[in-house]
Amino acid sequence: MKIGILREGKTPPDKRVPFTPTQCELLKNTFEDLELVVQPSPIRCFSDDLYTQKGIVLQEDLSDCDVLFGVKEVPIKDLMADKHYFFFSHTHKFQEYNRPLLKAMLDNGLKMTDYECLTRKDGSRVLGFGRYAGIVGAYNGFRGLGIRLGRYELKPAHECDDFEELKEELKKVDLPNIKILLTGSGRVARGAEEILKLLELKELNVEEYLSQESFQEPVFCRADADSYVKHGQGKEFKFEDFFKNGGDYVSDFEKFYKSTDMFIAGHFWDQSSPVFFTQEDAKRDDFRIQFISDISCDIADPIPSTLRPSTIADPFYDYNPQTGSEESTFSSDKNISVMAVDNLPCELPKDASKDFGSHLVEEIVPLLFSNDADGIIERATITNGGKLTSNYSYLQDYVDAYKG
Ligand SMILES: NC(=O)c1ccc[n+]([C@@H]2O[C@H](COP(=O)([O-])OP(=O)(O)OC[C@H]3O[C@@H](n4cnc5c(N)ncnc54)[C@H](O)[C@@H]3O)[C@@H](O)[C@H]2O)c1
Repeated sequence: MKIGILREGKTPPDKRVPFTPTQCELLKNTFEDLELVVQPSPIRCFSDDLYTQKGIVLQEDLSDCDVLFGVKEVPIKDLMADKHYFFFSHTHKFQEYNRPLLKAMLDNGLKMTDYECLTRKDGSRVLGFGRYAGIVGAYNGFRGLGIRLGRYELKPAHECDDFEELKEELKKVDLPNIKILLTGSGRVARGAEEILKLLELKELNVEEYLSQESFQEPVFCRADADSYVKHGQGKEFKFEDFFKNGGDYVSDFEKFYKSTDMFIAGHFWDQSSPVFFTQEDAKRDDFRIQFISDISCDIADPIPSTLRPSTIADPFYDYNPQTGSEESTFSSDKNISVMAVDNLPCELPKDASKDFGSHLVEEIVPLLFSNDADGIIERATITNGGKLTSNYSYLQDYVDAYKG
């Protein structure tokens, strides 16, 4: 089998890689029948030289490869017929901007396996960049807060060489006795929690956190949906039911917005679930939140101050709760300052790639050399031989309606 690693072609270019040079070397040493080549790239976080130093051949034309691995969407013009591709296609949730890509995947007869859809037997996702989104998102939040309070300055995460340097920067953080709320329980929330723990902040449970207006030191609390939503008819909260019937639940976030200074949003939010707070809530005198690091980054609905995603180059903006509109960054104490970068793992591409690639090496590549007994690749394969696979046949009318 010949595997090729694609040069990222999306604009703006992504520096991440599916496999680091060391992981490529490991794969070659593990699978005797594996040939592995890398398409040269001037923008990857690991240079071409680092691949060749590990004995990996650079090859511009990947047309003799059987399987191709990338990270982001492959430009339509670069798709090669009949290959087996792995990348994030962002097509299976009817993403309009990628409808032409889905059509091209079918027209080219590709086998396309989407990283986002790779799930284990128990339904848990195999791959994701969430941990580093959480790490960078929380870091960016503390960076922004430092600027807003005029207390300390941190280097932007994307200017740090790696996580180790970012940890060094964190030592400059000097917080007043604020209360910090982190929402969620997935990879993003756990990544954000790593930063809070590196800062050696005191962790409180929800009850302790809500019991006092302030403490003798900065504190944080991680809350899950069972604390910030409740059943609309007063029934007991059950996660399983909430995930299925989010519309039966209402927000129970008021107690948090009245007693939180900094909100790090790391939850997963479903369209049917209640919003955290409304613009009207944010106008209230007892609405206390001053800074929101919105890693979840669902635009406008659940957290009204997240008016738009921000960029790595320009990560912060202010939201004026009275007008509901955006204002210059850190322009008033009455504003809520927002961090809403939507491609956070790109700020630490080396670490994020290493983490991602290690799961790919351990859990996915071996399946290419076996019969994929648990159907992990099969379940994540959206198109094959010019057709949608049975799991994704719900996209048929949608793709047929494309007239581009
Ligand atoms: N800003 C960025 O760069 C960036 C990067 C990665 C992820 N994200 C976003 O962060 C969010 C969290 O991602 P993650 O990787 O932690 O996800 P995850 O899949 O690791 O975890 C999701 C968690 O949410 C729970 N959950 C499932 N359905 C839910 C529901 N309806 N309501 C509440 N909780 C539910 C699950 O039990 C799980 O614990 C997602 O919205 C994701 O799109 C943002």
